[in-house]
Amino acid sequence: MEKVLELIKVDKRFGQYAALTNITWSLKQGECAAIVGGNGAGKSTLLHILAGLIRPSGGSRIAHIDPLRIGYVPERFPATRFRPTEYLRHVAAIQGLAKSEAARRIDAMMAVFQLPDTSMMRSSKGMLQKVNLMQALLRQPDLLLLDEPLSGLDEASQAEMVGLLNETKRLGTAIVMSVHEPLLISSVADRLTRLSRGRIVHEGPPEIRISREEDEMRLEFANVAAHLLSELEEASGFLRWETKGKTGAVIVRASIADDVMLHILQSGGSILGVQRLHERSGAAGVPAQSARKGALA
Ligand SMILES: Nc1ncnc2c1ncn2[C@@H]1O[C@H](COP(=O)(O)OP(=O)(O)OP(=O)(O)O)[C@@H](O)[C@H]1O
Repeated sequence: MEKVLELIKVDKRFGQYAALTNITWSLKQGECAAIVGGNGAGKSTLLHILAGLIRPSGGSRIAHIDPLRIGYVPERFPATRFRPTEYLRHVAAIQGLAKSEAARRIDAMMAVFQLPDTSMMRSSKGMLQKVNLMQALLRQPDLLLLDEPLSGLDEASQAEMVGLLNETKRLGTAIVMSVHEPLLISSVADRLTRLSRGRIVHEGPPEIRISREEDEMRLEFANVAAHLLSELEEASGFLRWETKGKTGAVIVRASIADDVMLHILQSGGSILGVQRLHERSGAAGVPAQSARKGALA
């Protein structure tokens, strides 16, 4: 399938602060990628760059569809005094949609989204999030970007959003979503990209469950300098060596696993394999292939 959008060696700095570093990443038509990572990892910044809302400080952003229609679903969506249909008509006008086309799209979406057309001031968080998604889908985007789309929603609204996103995907729209919820990852995403401190530290299939802080991870590595092994022993999440040496395996808390891998890769070493040892809900280990040095952008 054809690529929709591509980032090549993208950096983003805010003053001296590097929010994103050396991001090479692309998305194909109809694909859905989940972006995960801790607070401040760079997820929103990455979405803003993909959306074209901010420019990279270095590297390139290449759209492979011209013109590329993008829908953006921000994390915070304010309630207004408008009814959803009124609000959407305004957005459609701003987006330059013809009145008749806008009316047709809005009618169709109101039926699918099953929203009461009453003032948004009286809407629940779930209803507002539906309007948020509808404004992004008005122009039938090639690419839909969502920042934490399930944040603050109750279970029923989460399930509805999952259904709507799957339907959007089925219609051929590529999706990128910054996300915490395993539900959304396992039921919509085809791929998972994990960021840590502005770098991609993992790219792979979505069945990888987000690690719990207390889980133990086994990291197998090669070409790691002796001083780095000593530093690792001092880290608070270090548990034990399985094999210590230039090539070896270490057991650490999941909470520091991303940072350890990043350190190893940045110092010229390689990650040969990653495995979760304490599995509380049947998650699979990460295949060694997906964590090799080549996976780091
Ligand atoms: N406009 C800005 N000016 C200065 N620093 C910024 C700006 N935007 C983001 N940052 C910084 O860049 C880093 C990444 O922020 P970003 O919002 O992308 O992270 P995130 O992964 O989305 O985090 P969270 O899950 O907490 O929303 C943070 O340290 C943040 O403080």
